[in-house]
Amino acid sequence: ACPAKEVTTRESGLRGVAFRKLPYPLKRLRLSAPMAAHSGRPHAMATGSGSSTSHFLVWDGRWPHSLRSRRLRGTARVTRSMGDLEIVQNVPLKRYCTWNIGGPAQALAVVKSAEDMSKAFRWAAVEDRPVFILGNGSNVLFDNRGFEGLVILNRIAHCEHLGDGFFSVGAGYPINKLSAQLSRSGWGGLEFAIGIPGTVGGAVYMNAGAHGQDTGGIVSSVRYFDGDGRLHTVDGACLQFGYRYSIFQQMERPVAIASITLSLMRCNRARQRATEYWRRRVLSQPAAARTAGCVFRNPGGGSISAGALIDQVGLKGRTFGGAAVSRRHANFFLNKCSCSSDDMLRLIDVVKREVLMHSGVKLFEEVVVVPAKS
Ligand SMILES: NC(=O)C1=CN([C@@H]2O[C@H](COP(=O)(O)OP(=O)(O)OC[C@H]3O[C@@H](n4cnc5c(N)ncnc54)[C@H](OP(=O)(O)O)[C@@H]3O)[C@@H](O)[C@H]2O)C=CC1
Ligand SMILES: C=C(O[C@H]1[C@H](O)[C@@H](CO)O[C@H](OP(=O)(O)OP(=O)(O)OC[C@H]2O[C@@H](n3ccc(=O)[nH]c3=O)[C@H](O)[C@@H]2O)[C@@H]1NC(C)=O)C(=O)O
Repeated sequence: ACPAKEVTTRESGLRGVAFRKLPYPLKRLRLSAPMAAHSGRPHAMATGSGSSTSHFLVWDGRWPHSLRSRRLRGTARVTRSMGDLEIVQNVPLKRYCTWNIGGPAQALAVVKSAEDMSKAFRWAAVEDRPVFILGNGSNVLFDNRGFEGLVILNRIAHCEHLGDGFFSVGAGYPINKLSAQLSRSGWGGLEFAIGIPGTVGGAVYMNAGAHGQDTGGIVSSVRYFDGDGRLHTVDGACLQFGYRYSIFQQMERPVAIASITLSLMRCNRARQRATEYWRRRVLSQPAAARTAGCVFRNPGGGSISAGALIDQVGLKGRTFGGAAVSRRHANFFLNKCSCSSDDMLRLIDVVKREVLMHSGVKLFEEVVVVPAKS
């Protein structure tokens, strides 16, 4: 049987985990002094305890304030000014994804402003570590061995009405919350996102969609960091949005979307529509279970339901280890109990093979599989 702790979601938080569960040493790193120019090393780069010149502090038994915060684990809020960027080592990634699967990240930075984002990129460059940008982890599969690099947790979460239906939103703002707030206030265009567990940044990157609408349709412009930590602004029309596609997926080095300007229209029926979409979602999808949304993209550029194909082959309820195909919607796979990344990958493989054999359709993952080493 599942131990109670496994059943709790990310709401259970990191604090208790720190002392009861972590078998590995924890270090708290702090980037305090202004970093040197991006090509150079920050001065006093020494790690370890006892060094008076060190800017990296050894774990002192308390979580950095950012990690102690309940808000960190996915709920929205307006950015609070925080002093220095803190980077924490050996953080279990299962706490930061909706599948609740994944070993420790070598390092994790919680980023709440564009300035922090730039610092985090420079730190990774100086330390020569690969970077992975994480929103709400609702579309990722982390490896059980963790991730050897820096995970940047995007929590840039402001939201401001600029006037005339233009809204500037931080990439870490939860899209579900934004959808509810805007449709309640009579703004139309984002109702489709009600119930989508990701962030606005993740939704732009993936061009999240539902009920025949998608994120790309309301993006006016995007501010993002390139792999060198330089900030750019690009017009929404240049992002080549397609079914679950944006140009960001094509860029060679990781880019971090920092903020987005959305363009919405006044709509009297927005609230009613959002309520109806919510009802449909709850009826057709396992909303409360540990899933990562749809596992596969819909074939035919989104025109054929991968869920319906999997269902027709009779794979609902099929399990592998702790992974199972949902009985409610066949394109949702559940972490039933202590599921490992290997269990999930094996189940994905089995389903792909059987659908190909029975219906001749090749399925492609929508979820992003993150290898331990890049
Ligand atoms: N339609 C639906 O019902 C559902 C849809 N979803 C989809 O999953 C998406 C997941 O969102 P979320 O949980 O926030 O994302 P995740 O944390 O799951 O990350 C998914 C991918 O998005 C990229 N990403 C996330 N945030 C940023 C950012 N600020 N800048 C650049 N890249 C970013 C990451 O890119 P990289 O690899 O470069 O690090 C990563 O590969 C949603 O947009 C939605 O499309 C999920 C569940 C249900
Ligand atoms: C969940 C995601 O997005 C979802 C989005 O929420 C919904 C709602 O608009 O439409 C897509 O699913 P979908 O194509 O399966 O849409 P649904 O409306 O659930 O189903 C379409 C049809 O397939 C049938 N169906 C679906 C699942 C199933 O197990 N069996 C089945 O027969 C349904 O009865 C319906 O007739 C998106 N999936 C993809 C991969 O594009 C996601 O991207 O993670």
